[in-house]
Amino acid sequence: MSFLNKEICDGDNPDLTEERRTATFDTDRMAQVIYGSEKFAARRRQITKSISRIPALQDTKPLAFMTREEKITEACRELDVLSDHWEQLIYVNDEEEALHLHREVIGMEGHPFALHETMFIPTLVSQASDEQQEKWLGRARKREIIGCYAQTELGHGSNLRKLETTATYSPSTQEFILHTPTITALKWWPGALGKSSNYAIVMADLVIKNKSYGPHPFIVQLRDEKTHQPLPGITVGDIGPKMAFNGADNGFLGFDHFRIPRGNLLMRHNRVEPDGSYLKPPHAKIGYSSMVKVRSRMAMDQGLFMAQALVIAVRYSAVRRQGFLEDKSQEVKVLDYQTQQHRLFPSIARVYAFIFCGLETIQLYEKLILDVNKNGDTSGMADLHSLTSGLKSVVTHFTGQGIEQARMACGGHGYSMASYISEIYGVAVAGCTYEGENMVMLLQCARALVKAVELVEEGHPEKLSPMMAYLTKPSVTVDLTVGPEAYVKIFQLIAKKQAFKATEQLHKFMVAGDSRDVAWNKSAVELTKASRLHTRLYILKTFIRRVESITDISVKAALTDLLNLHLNYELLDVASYALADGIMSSTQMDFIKNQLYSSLEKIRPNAVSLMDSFQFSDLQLRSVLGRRDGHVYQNLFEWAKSSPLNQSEVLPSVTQYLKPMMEKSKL
Ligand SMILES: CC(C)(COP(=O)(O)OP(=O)(O)OC[C@H]1O[C@@H](n2cnc3c(N)ncnc32)[C@H](O)[C@@H]1OP(=O)(O)O)[C@@H](O)C(=O)NCCC(=O)NCCSC(=O)/C=C/CCCCCCCCCCCCC(=O)O
Ligand SMILES: Cc1cc2nc3c(=O)[nH]c(=O)nc-3n(C[C@H](O)[C@H](O)[C@H](O)COP(=O)(O)OP(=O)(O)OC[C@H]3O[C@@H](n4cnc5c(N)ncnc54)[C@H](O)[C@@H]3O)c2cc1C
Repeated sequence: MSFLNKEICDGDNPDLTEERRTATFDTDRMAQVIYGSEKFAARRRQITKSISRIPALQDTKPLAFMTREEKITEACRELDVLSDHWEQLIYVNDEEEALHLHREVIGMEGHPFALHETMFIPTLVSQASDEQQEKWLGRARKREIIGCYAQTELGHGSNLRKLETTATYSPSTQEFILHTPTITALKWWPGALGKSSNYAIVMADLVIKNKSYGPHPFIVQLRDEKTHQPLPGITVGDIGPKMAFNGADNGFLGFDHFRIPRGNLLMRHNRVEPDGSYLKPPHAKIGYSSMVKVRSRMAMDQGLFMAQALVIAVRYSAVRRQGFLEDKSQEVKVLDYQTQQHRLFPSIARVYAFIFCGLETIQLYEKLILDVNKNGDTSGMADLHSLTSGLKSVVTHFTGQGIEQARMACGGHGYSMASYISEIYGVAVAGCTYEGENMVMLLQCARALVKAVELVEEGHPEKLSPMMAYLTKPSVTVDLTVGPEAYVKIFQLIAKKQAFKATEQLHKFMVAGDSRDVAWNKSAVELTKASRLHTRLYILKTFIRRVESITDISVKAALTDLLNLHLNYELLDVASYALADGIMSSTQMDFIKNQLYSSLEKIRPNAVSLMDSFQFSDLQLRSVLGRRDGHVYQNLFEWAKSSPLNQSEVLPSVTQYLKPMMEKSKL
């Protein structure tokens, strides 16, 4: 039986068409704001079009019905097709275009080049000397070799100082001897390590003449370039299936006194001379730059994950009709329910806010690397580290929440893998853990905050970085009706109070005799709260700045509605702090609530177009519920029919067990 007849499915679902007609802005113009420039937004569209013309890149069997091995094979097949068309599809070496290509064709479930692009090449760029880049970077960029980033071990991920893998220098042979002394020293988790990579950046404790110098990056060949067999002295494999991200072969790795030449220590910023003398880097944490790089991308990447879930949920909500409002002759689109809007629209606002932050932090990282590599200027490192530590934690947490709300907003069909939301959720929430567990990173951000509060208390506010300047703002009474700046002022007061309270608590424990570390742990929950508020303030201010800079009037108006929703939703979400400290009155709270509800109504006509503006192709979305044409029911039925279980009427499990069991029961 097929309901996919031409009549029903010609053109888009009329409900979606109606939604697109009511939009007050042009989605191409909005895409320029989302993707940071007219040029890149246009390139994305062009790349999408080119992909659609390559038959070998069109969807084959739905991913949900594939085994893990099939997913990995399919990703590799697509990579192979991509590599045949690489130069005609994108500008070679353009990182953003390459990312878009991978996202669209291979999707988010991981692939053998995921870490090659995101960490292996960036580590070579930031840590390898010119000579070393000459040797490896070109080969990596041409994809003659596949690399990954092997840092985390079975026993340690968060506490890098306790990594156990050693790289002991032997002056007599001018080699480093890599060794895995214990089971907990096995590298564990690195993406694409298990089966795909033949090279890795390995973070190991540099040991010279029995002295440990802490984790340093080494480039290590893992497998024979011809046979792909692991080299003698190397044990490597896949760690098994995960909650999601199963197209990636996250792996384990052990070394048995494995020797590499001296020149394999990445030496842009530090050196080991042939005699074993060590030249220090200009900043102790410069070797951590690849993590900062990924963290600086995370607001953008997580924003895009949440955007995918919301495209699906919003389109579906405009097609799904259930229940009645005034008109009893036709059921309403579920998108018209206030609760549905409240469930989805604040997340739409966060998506835009996160993406705007991402555009900013990606640029900050690029600038930092230029400053460090060209001028040896490391002065921006501390600020970017604390900013991206807080941002990755806040953004991943809210993205997880937003995606889960999007799933629930799709009712039963959201729970089906046809929606693809469960996969998006599984991949996105990995971000709460990778690149630094969220609590650990919030506490890194708190270190900077506490230092700033201490500077203010010691009478040195002039030493504060611009991001911390709000810590000196005096308390004021604020009239919320004057606009965004009033919301910023209240948020600043809330964040400031919490930063001072947490620091005060820390100091109190220290005065009572606790060491700083113990006092820190006793204050940790309060400190993480301060970090979250500080980061949410940054997000809010970035959103305001970005909207102010938009020149297209209709795009600006639509985003102003979204910004207003964000301001009211965020302030309401932290209202308990404001009420407890007398920063806001209950009358102001009522005002915020009313503003929030009226923002939902204003955004409603633009909801579908706000999400269409991301211009995800159906290939990238991989969602039966979220397709652009909106023919949800017909497509769901077709999808279910393609389930392997439906390829025969009677399953072996029935003939082998259920039938005999029922027969036995008859006796
Ligand atoms: C920072 C630590 C927690 C502590 O480090 P430690 O060395 O012990 O530090 P201390 O001695 O305590 O000193 C702290 C001081 O040092 C300062 N500091 C620390 N780090 C930095 C830094 N980077 N820059 C500047 N300063 C720094 C700090 O501020 C302190 O200063 P002060 O004393 O207060 O003045 C450290 O242990 C740490 O970082 N831990 C976390 C470990 C971690 O993050 N590991 C990551 C491993 S790699 C990883 O996880 C990789 C994941 C891959 C993800 C895959 C991504 C791609 C996939 C997505 C899905 C596919 C997508 C397709 C679609 C798409 O692309 O969208
Ligand atoms: C999908 C995925 C991909 C990954 N890819 C890579 C990769 O490519 N390369 C790589 O090297 N690694 C990779 N990792 C590993 C990842 O970076 C680590 O898992 C991560 O840094 C967290 O470290 P952990 O596992 O040691 O967590 P733990 O530190 O063991 O965390 C457990 C708990 O302890 C708490 N905790 C730990 N320390 C503190 C502290 N100081 N204060 C307060 N609480 C604390 C945490 O908050 C958490 O609640 C990946 C992980 C995942 C899930």
